[in-house]
Amino acid sequence: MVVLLEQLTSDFPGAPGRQGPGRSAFPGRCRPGLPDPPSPLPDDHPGRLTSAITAQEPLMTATTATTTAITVPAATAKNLAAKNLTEQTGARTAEAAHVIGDARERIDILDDRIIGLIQERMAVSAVIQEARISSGGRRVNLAREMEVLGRFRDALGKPGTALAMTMLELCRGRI
Ligand SMILES: O=C(O)C(=O)C[C@]1(C(=O)O)C=C[C@@H](O)C=C1
Repeated sequence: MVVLLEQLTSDFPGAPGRQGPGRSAFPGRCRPGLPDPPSPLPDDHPGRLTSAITAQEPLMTATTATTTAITVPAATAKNLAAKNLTEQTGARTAEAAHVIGDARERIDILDDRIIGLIQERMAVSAVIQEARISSGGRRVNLAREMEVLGRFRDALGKPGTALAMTMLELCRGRI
């Protein structure tokens, strides 16, 4: 037998017990971040009582938390975990779900780095623009922007141009 702890809290983002990055309720390295899975309990299970409380108190604050111990057979717990993994990833097998979960973790790390690099680029671009403007020049230098767009197009094709345009907009604002 396995004891599952079902913690119900406010829907407020970041509230204790809420699903989200770094709050995996599942075994393995797969990362959640997708909508909360449906309750694993049958409708007539006593553990569903807490769900009813949530429904009756939609304005519960982030400080309100209820923890209920539910005892289920180990096999059931394992099946529920596998079901959640496949629901979160769209995979049809636990093996594929783990591959996807691991790869998503790597993507999140890459995205964090990309965001950090873009922010760094914005700061460097601001230095250039401030120097140009305070010397009496204009914020925008179209010839340079063409060079930037060309580099992204050469590396990534047409979507690269769109990406560079968005990046330039982030760096110098809309023109
Ligand atoms: O290279 C410049 O001159 C910049 O001002 C930087 C930058 C950029 O972010 O790449 C920003 C605005 C200009 O229109 C051109 C390029």
